[in-house]
Amino acid sequence: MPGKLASEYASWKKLQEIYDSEHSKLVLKDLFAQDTERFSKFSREYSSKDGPDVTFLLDYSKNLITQPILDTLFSLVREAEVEKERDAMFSGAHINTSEDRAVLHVALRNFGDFSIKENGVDEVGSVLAHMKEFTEAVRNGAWKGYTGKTINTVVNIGIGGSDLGPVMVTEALKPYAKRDLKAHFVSNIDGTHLAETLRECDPERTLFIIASKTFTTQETITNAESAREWFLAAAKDKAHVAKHFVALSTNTKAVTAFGISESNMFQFWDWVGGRYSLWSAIGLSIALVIGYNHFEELLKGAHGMDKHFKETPIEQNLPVILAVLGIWYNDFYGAQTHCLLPYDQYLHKFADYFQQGDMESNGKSITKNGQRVNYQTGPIIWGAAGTNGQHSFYQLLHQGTKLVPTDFLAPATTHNPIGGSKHHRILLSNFFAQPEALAFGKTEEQVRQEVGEGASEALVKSKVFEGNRPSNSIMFPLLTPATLGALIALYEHKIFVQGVVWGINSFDQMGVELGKVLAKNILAQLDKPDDVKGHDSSTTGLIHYYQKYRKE
Ligand SMILES: O=P(O)(O)OC[C@H]1O[C@H](O)[C@@H](O)[C@@H](O)[C@@H]1O
Repeated sequence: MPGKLASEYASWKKLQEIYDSEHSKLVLKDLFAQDTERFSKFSREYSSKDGPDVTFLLDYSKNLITQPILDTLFSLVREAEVEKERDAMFSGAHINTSEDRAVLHVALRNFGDFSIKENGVDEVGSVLAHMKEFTEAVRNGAWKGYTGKTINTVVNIGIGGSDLGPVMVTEALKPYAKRDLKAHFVSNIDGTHLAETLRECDPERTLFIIASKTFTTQETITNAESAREWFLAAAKDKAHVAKHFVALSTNTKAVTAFGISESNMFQFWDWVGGRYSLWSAIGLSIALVIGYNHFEELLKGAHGMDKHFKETPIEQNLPVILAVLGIWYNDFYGAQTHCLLPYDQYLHKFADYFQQGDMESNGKSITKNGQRVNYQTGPIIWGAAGTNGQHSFYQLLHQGTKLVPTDFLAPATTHNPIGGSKHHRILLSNFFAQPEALAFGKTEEQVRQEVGEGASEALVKSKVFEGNRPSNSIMFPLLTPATLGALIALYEHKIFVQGVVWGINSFDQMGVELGKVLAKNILAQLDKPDDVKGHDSSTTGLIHYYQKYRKE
């Protein structure tokens, strides 16, 4: 039942018993040796039923599980009524209870399959049409700047969900990009971010996209105001702002107060969470860079995964499978983190993106019913594009004291087959080798044979790889817009399933508020040491140090 403590479910208790009595026997080397069918039992191929072709393989055989463990994890999902909650989400029920909102990113990419009732859902099509018309005009040069020149640079000003999705996707889909349209993303309030970006912009040819769901976010509004000042220093006349500034927001009043007319505003709705918003008007920079048709493919790819999630029985449901494996490590093995390792340079922002997607969604400790959880919720998400990580943090993955469950992702074919795909074959050999090394390790005996007699015991021990470190591998033919859409949706729904099992609200973000309030108070005290009041001695000391050394 949504909001119930997960630890009260019978299957949770059973999982604890299984863990206590069996975990020392769960050794991947043995599990594979005992069952030659393990890969075919614990891997699944996804294929989209309609829409653009999407297919990928999820291999979850290198996990510390047996069929009975998996079955108990699926029972947990049933006991937590995940399917009921999923259907409630898809119907438009207000499952974001603390904010009394629906959660309908699936409505942004619904191509007629789901009937959803909520205010604004019937406007999705007209906003997409507006995005299509606008992006085509900018890309084909019909949209002109204030001196009659075409746009060659877009600057998305936004932060959090109004930044990370567009950044990640435009990077991931660069092979589809219009190369003569440069895209920049300014998020940080640090003036350096805007200043360094503006150095590369020509006011006559730059389009600023002010992306903010609330249109009250301090960083975004301050950056937008400074960008407008920079623009007006060249353009002089405020009337020219209309040709160079557009807004993506739910807040029409604040957008028009900023000086952007409603006709240059792309709407979305309160049922789109920031970290689930790249499918909405927030994706305008994506559509500008890769073209509207590719943006639509991205949506369709995600929609295919939505249908899979909505219609597939639990045992074959890929987001559910990923979710329960995560719960197994997080709550029974005590793993603190989850690592995302795409072997694709284009996906180098994937982990950054899901840091917000997962940690802002499931980094909660109070259930929907207001109880403090007595188990771990959302993991720390981190990662990097392969093979870079291998030369930095993989040491800890292989031989450190922590259990780090990992997801490896890779395309079978590269967009850049330089040297007859020589690079790609080397990349993939690493993608295959790392999960193998993590799972099966290297025994003391093997090391002894290698180092020969006379090697010190310490040296021998230091070269042993214990193995038994779990991972998932996801492989797809090529990173296309639709494939990316499906992969993002796969992880979104994984996060959803985990949130329901843990009984928390994955769709609010109260934890970002306190710091904002304190910063506002401190900002008003920064000028004079005498104004610094009401803080602990550490905070006061830090502010005084700043006041001693600051230069305007
Ligand atoms: O789009 P906005 O309203 O500017 O919010 C930007 C970000 O602000 C906060 O940090 C959170 O609420 C995030 O979820 C959000 O993505």
